[in-house]
Amino acid sequence: MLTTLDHTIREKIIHSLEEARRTNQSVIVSAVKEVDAINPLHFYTSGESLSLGERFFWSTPKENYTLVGLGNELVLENNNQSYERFQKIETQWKQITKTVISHERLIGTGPLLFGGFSFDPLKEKGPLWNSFSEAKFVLPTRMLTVKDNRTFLTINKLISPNDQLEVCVKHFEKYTEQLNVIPFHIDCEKGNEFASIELKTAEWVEAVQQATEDIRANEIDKVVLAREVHLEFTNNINSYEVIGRLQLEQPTSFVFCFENGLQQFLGATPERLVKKEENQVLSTCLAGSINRGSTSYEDKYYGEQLLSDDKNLHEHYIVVKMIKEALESCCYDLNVPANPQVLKTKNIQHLYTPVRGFAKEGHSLLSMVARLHPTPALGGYPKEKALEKIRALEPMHRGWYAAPIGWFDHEDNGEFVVAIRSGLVEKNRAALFAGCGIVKDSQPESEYLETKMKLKPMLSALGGKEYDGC
Ligand SMILES: C=C(O[C@H]1C=CC=C(C(=O)O)[C@@H]1O)C(=O)O
Ligand SMILES: [Mg+2]
Repeated sequence: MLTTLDHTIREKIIHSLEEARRTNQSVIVSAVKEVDAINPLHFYTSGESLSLGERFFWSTPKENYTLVGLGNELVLENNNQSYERFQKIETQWKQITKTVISHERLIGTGPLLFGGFSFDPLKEKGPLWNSFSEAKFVLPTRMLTVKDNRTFLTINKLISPNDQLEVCVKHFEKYTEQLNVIPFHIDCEKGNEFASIELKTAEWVEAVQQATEDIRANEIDKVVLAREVHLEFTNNINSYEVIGRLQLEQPTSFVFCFENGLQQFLGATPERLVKKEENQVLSTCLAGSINRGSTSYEDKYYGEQLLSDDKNLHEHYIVVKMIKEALESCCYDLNVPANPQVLKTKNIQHLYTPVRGFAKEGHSLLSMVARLHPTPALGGYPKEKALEKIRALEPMHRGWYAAPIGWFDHEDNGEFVVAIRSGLVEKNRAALFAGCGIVKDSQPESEYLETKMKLKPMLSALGGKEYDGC
């Protein structure tokens, strides 16, 4: 059960304790309070002392909407190898939030889960991703929400039947009174030096060559192949510095960070998978790429070239077709523009088609995530064949790269992106990932250059300077 009552916290807790004892089931109590403006990155950093290893950061393009979580009040995870991994998370969350006594609240405040999924549970994890589950979501103990220049603090507590009233009350008092957020300045110029770099370029180029041959032999229409770059730095990597630089340098992307013990999985992705607010649904098709120009004239020229390039249009339309098919069965009034637009990020331009609709009764956000993942922008087409090809050809373990990451609440509002332009960081090491949609006209050399562009945002955010060697 869950309560977001408009009483004092003490009354809420008494009520929830009674409910927990009556039903013999834990109850989430969630207190939401509007507070003076706090810099989300300062809030994230303030969690280093109490919640290291249990933090998350999420901000939408142009920082319209930011969520920062500190501490895991509840963890839902599973290693299910089928589509059930999506469903299991939803079922457990529904069970715990079954009886909702909820008052008016702003979406994005109050009790919600943040987390993600692995790309392919059927591929073994590999050493890098060993501690990541196939699905893991957390209810934060403390969460900051910044939306429309307003700042909210949510404090959650899982109350079990045996809990003591005063201990529970203290939990809320402690976290509301002692915010301990100390402002500091992030030096975006200050760099971290690359000490060593490991690439597996030749193997990847070979895999792309093989994939194009398979596509030309009509085995498959499209497959996305990714490569990884391993970097070692002279100093430990500070996740808040990386997040800060990503926000500054990639204002048109979603910036995310999920801390899993000693590791942080973070990045700045331009690609939304699906967003649901009440019954409004928005998905985006993003595939097909070209570099930015060095002058505005050149930049515009490249953008126009992209809009009329057959190879990129083919790569893009495969995604549009699949997303349309996937959402048709669970949405009504689906709106799919006939032609793509260009979406520009700092380092790259993409073909972009937004898809809007309204969720039919009984179709949840996670059911849409399960249906969409992986879209042909990350997997290929047809889906199952593409996954088999990736397992066979790709010289890496994807872990959570290119998979859905995001949040959802007990009223089924939420948003998921695909975790590309990302990296897995631990101490002074980082593994970065970038992939390309391979179609019949793909050239391994130009696909390789495309992955270089896609690695730039993370390279720059990690090192604090442009780096061209990957
Ligand atoms: C798989 C990635 O990008 C996808 C998203 C946009 C454009 C893509 C492309 O043009 O190949 C990819 O499908 C990545 O950045 O690792
Ligand atoms: Mg491409």
